[in-house]
Amino acid sequence: MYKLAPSLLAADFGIIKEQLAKLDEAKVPYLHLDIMDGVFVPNLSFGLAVVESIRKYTKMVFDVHLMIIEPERYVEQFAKAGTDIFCFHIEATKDAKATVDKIKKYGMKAAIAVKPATPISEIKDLLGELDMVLVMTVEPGFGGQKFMEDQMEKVKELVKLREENNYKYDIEVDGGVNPETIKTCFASGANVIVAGSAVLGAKDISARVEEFAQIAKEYNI
Ligand SMILES: O=C(CO)[C@H](O)[C@H](O)COP(=O)(O)O
Ligand SMILES: [Co+2]
Repeated sequence: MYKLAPSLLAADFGIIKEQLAKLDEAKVPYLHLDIMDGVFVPNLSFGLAVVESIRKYTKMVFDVHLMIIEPERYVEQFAKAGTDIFCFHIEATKDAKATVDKIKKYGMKAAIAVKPATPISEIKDLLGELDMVLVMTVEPGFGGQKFMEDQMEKVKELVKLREENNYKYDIEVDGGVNPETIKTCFASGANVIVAGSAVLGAKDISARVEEFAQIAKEYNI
């Protein structure tokens, strides 16, 4: 089922309450929160205090994308801050299985992200336990980058593996998604769409959300 997850990274933090209200008005289901530590990726964003504070203003599902090393250190804190989906990078942890178990123990949905150079074979053994897989369509670290079309092979591979093994995960794409590139995402089988600049940078947020929803319908997603 199609879910849009606008990335807070593209929001104007000076008017964050208004921005959240606009997304709520547009009936957006997920909010994508990019947490960066300046080590796993060459950028810093925001952390637990921001997640906790905005949790009071919206009921959107919090899809937290952790671009930090050893994400297992923060599972409990992100659960307490109001995270619904805890998504960590396979490249950032030594024990992905233990991390998934810990996420579930704290009542959150578990998701794993893969960087553009990481093959799906790296997470193959865990696919049966995941609620979502995130295929990065840019190098993680910054919003506003160009969509990497070649990553669609991984989306298709995930669709195939899900069918063959009766797995249940959603397939999320993140980076450079706009009204054009969203089409190839749907055609390949992605159903959770992260979009930062294309949604929060749009003149009319509701119109952009509606435009994406129409395209999803055309692709039966
Ligand atoms: O994880 C991310 C960057 O590492 C962001 O979620 C992503 O870049 C969204 O921004 P945009 O839609 O503008 O590309
Ligand atoms: Co992200």
